Amino acid sequence: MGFSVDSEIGKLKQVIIHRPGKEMLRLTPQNKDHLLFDDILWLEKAQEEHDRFAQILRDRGAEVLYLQELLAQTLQVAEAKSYILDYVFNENTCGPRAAQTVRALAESLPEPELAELLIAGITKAELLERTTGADSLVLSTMEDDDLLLTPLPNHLFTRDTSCWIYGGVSINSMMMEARQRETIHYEAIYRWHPLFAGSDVPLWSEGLAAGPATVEGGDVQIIGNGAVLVGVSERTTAQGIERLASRLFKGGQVSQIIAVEMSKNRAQMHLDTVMTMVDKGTFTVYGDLGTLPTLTLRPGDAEGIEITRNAPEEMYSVIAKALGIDKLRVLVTPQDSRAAAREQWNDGSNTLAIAPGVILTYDRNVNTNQFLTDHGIEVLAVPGAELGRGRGGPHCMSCPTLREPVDA
Ligand SMILES: NC(=O)NCCC[C@H](N)C(=O)O
Repeated sequence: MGFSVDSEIGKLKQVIIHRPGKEMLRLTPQNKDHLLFDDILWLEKAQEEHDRFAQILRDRGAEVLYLQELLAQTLQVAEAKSYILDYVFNENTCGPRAAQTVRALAESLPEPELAELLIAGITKAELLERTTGADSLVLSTMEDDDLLLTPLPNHLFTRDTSCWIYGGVSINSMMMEARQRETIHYEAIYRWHPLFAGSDVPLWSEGLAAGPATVEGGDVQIIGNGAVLVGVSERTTAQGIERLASRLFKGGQVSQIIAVEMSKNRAQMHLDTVMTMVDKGTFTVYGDLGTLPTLTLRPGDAEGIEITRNAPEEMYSVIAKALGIDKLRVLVTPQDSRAAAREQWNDGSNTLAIAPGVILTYDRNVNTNQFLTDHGIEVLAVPGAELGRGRGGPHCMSCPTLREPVDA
C-alpha cells in the first residue's frame, strides 16, 4: 500500500496511534511537569477512552496501526534492535556496568515485552528482579524505585514525533528532553518495519540528526494544493522549518510553506492547539488567537528559498491564497474569553478530520462542539476526561499515513 497525506481533511484510510499503557503509571505529582503532563491519568479509564477513539476511526473506515505493535515488529529485525538498544543503553546513558546488565535483559525479552520496556522505562527494582545486577556505581546510587530508563508517556501524541507531508515523512527531532527518545523508535520503524522498509518514501527529516532544528508534527498542517502551514512555536524552531522547507522544495511536492509566528507558551505549544482544518477551506480557531504574523516560503533561485513577510491581518487571506480560494471560512465559537480559554486548554480546537466536514473532538468542549455542529460539521465526540490530562486532543493523538485525495 502507498502512503500519502495531501490534506488535513481527505478521507482517513490509515493512521498510527498509541494506546496508553504502563508508561502512564510512572507519572507522579513530582515528575509530571518534567514529563509534560498536567495531571496523573487513571490508566484504565484512559484506555477505555482511547479504545473508543480507535473504534470510531475503524468504524469510519480507517486502518488503525498501533505504535507499540509496530515497534515490537520492528524489533524482530536484528539491525533495528541493535540500533535502538545501542542508543538507549550505553555507557553514557547508564554507565558501562548497568548498561551491560540492562542490555542483556533487553536482548533476552520477547519483542512485545521489549517494546513495552522501551516505552514504559525500567526501575532499578524491576531490573534487579530479573537480573543478578552488577557492580554499578549508577545502580548503587539509585533508590529501588528510581528509573534507570525514563518512560515516554508522550508517545500518546503520535502526530508530533513523525508527520507525513504529501508523499514523504518527517521524522522529527523533539524540543523537550522528555520526548527526545521517542524519535529513535520512529527512525527504526520507518527504516526496518516491513510495512515501510523498501517503500522508497522520501524522508523530509531523518530524526535525531536534525538536533536543534526541531519540528514537531503538531505544528505542521498539510492544507492541500501543495501548501503546508507550520507554526513557529514553543516546539518548532525557525531553523527546523527552513531545513524542512529546503528538503520539501527539493522533493518537488510542496510549492509553498506558510510559517505562522506563534507566542511561545505551553497552552499553545503547537499550531494544532489553536486551529485545525475541519472542511474544505474551513478552520476551527481559538477565539482569542487573533491574527498572527506569517512568512511565506517559496522555492527560490539556485535551490534557495524566497521569503515574504506578511502582516498579522493578512493571515487568513494568505492561507486562502495558498489554497487557491477567495476566502477562508473561519469558525470561531462565540463565547466569553474564560470559556474560550478553558475549551482551548481542553483541546477544543484540536480536531481530527476523518473526511471533509467530519471531525473527532473531545466531548467536554460542549460550546465549540455545538457551534461546529450548528455550522454543518459532523462532530464525533470522543470521551476525553483522562486523555486530555496530557494536553493533547484527537489531532495530536493521530499520525495519518494515508488519506484519500479531496475532490476539488
Ligand atoms: N500536537 C500537540 O499539541 N500535541 C500535544 C503534546 C502534549 C505533550 N504532553 C507535550 O507537551 O508534548
